[in-house]
Amino acid sequence: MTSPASRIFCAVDTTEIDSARRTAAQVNGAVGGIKLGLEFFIAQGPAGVRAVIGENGPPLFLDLKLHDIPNTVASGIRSALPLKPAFMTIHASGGGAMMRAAADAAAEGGAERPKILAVTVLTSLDEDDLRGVGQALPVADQVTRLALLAKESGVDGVVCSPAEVARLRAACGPDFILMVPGIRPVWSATNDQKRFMTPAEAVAAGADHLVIGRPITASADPAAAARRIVAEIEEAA
Ligand SMILES: O=C(O)c1cc(=O)[nH]c(=O)n1[C@@H]1O[C@H](COP(=O)(O)O)[C@@H](O)[C@H]1O
Repeated sequence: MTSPASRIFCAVDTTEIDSARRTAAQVNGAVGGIKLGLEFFIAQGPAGVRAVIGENGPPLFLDLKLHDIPNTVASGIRSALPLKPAFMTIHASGGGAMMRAAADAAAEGGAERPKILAVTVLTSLDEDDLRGVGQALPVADQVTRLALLAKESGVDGVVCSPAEVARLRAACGPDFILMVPGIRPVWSATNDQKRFMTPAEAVAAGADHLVIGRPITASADPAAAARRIVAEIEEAA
């Protein structure tokens, strides 16, 4: 069985190498891996990623949320292969051909290939926001439609909000990876997240992995915050 700690990717959202290294060191062993995203990658590039993760570091979730024409997204994935990320993200709304191209490019990494996850509807969006961009579907329907398209297109899983986990687990089967941000323990601030749940609720609903940033990184003691989250998941199991 997957241990609760190994399910957690700590979102290290910073532009600074020193700060990222410090957080990664603090949570080492208390979480399953480190997520580095756009703000870090744009500021520090591949060398910065290597400086944080090192040769035998924790599993890397490289969250660049690629969204472009298929050829460009495939090249972007290929360019990241030397960093050996465990997971990378693309936007499902880029379409089936784009997702297929990303999956094919990732396969070139062989046994160490990154698993490709498609972002469905961002957890910072609610129905009003979707209407604002011309989407009439309820959020859950839009997420399900994108997840099924992602599965058909050969990607490994999706990023979705906790609110959609149970529905996607039923629709996409047991092997489709559900990576779930929008996680808020009852004792932490909600910040800009709109569709969120506690860590234990998300795991009970069927999440494979949890992406947790500020509840851990903004804590005075990140390792203690991560351990508290793990304990809450274990107690609820
Ligand atoms: O792809 C993601 O990881 C992601 C997708 C999404 O819909 N919502 C979302 O919050 N995220 C990421 O998950 C992390 C959440 O961080 P916290 O809100 O600080 O826990 C951030 O790094 C976001 O970029």
